[in-house]
Amino acid sequence: MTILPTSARDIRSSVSRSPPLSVSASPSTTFHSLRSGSGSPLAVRNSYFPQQSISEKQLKPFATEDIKILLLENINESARVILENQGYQVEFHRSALPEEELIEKIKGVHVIGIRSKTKLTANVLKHAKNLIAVGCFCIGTSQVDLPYAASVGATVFNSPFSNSRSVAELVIAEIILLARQLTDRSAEMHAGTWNKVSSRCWEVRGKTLGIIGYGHIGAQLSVLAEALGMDVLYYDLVPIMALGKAKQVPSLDALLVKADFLTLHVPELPETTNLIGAKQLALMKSGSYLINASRGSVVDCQALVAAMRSGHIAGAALDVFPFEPAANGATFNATLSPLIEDLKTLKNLILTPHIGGSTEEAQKAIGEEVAESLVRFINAGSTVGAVNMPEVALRGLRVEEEGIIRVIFVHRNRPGVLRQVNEILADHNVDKQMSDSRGEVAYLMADISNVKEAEIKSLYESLEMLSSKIMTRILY
Ligand SMILES: NC(=O)C1=CN([C@@H]2O[C@H](COP(=O)(O)OP(=O)(O)OC[C@H]3O[C@@H](n4cnc5c(N)ncnc54)[C@H](O)[C@@H]3O)[C@@H](O)[C@H]2O)C=CC1
Ligand SMILES: O=C(O)CCC(=O)C(=O)O
Repeated sequence: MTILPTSARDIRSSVSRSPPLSVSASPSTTFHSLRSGSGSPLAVRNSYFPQQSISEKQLKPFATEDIKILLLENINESARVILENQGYQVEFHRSALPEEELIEKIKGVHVIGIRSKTKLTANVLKHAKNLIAVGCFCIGTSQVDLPYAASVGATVFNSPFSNSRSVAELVIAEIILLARQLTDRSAEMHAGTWNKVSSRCWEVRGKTLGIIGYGHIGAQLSVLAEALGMDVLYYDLVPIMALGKAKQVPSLDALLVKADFLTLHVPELPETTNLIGAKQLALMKSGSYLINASRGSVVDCQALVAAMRSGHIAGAALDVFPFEPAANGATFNATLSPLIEDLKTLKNLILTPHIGGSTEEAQKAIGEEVAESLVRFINAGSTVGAVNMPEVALRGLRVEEEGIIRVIFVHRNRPGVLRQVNEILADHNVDKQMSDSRGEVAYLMADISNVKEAEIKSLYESLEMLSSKIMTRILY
């Protein structure tokens, strides 16, 4: 074997991973030969390397036909185009898969792309023997067991704000719809009833919007709400600079007692489960409104039903539920949860099928952003933007840099590993090296030069022998 000519547009790699928390599996080293006439060399659009020159090598870790990607939940076409242009094999599904089918499918893929419905639990991930990355084509990542994914070397990416504006706009629409009881009036007209009323219908100007969670979405919403003449108060765990005239309040209770409209924009966490329950609803103003477009677990729906039946809460909008079907067309009824039938009896309750981020703009942007993160990761090992791994990147290799290989070693975060790795690399020049850790897992990247291709296998096998190893990848 010879080192690739400088004109080569591909870079080859091997990858293997130990099973979780066990010593190295059989080192099934697979060296892939360069595809003849490899014709899909998408330039790695890498905004993280502004110094990247046009003479930079376009890295490909495998002969690209070897990369298998499973995209679930109708991920936007923009992602498919980027991934297919790389030559990866992309299997696309419109819906989430039942767990058994998911387990079967995930066994053979290197990357899986999901949205909010697919639960990547430890039970599912333990079957994913080839998995190197997960793309969450959304903001929330609570559907993935992130520490477990890291422990098996699967790097998880998301899109932290591409749909934030869409959610904020939906909430603004809902505030006005609720204030004017518009969905009830519309339903009555559809049913043939003319019901012209003004009682308990309000302008939103001068009303107080209470935002729980002043992050990407909460902050966007704050600006939009002020433009409508609303007063904005917010509660967040951390001090956050207010936009416009908004004011942070010191406690959740302080927000509950003041808000005319209360809206939730917090992540799904153990601490946010039932953040709004019977006690919090009782503290809210009589005749106030609740909006939840965060996660279904954050509001106790049973308590909300009771508070709306009593008239204490005058209206609500729910975009997310503790029970959500996996696919469009599925029925939303008591077979999912008896609570659904209770919800359906309520007036001035807007129910939407988790569409907060479902706009053309958001989905296209998310598709591009996550797909590009995946390409950078697959082709160059960059974990910039990862949510469960340390963020590590090295600049790309230049075409003239012959005989350089990139070693990526994901390992358990223990004392002495760096020394062991560097002993293995000691006969070569380490041109660049970066390493960082996140909890139990560390990620090391090193570019080493003057490596003969015949030596790669032995380097690879030596790294694989380290008991700290989670995953070794060599790009060359
Ligand atoms: N309905 C939909 O389609 C969508 C729903 N979402 C959901 O919205 C959530 C929020 O999204 P972003 O604003 O982008 O998140 P973000 O991470 O930018 O902001 C979340 C904020 O909540 C705060 N927070 C966390 N725990 C809290 C607590 N217990 N009490 C008060 N504040 C707390 C954080 O400090 C942070 O400022 C996501 O995690 C996701 O679950 C996101 C996009 C679309
Ligand atoms: O659009 C989706 O599938 C999920 C949106 C969402 O909830 C998120 O981005 O966290």
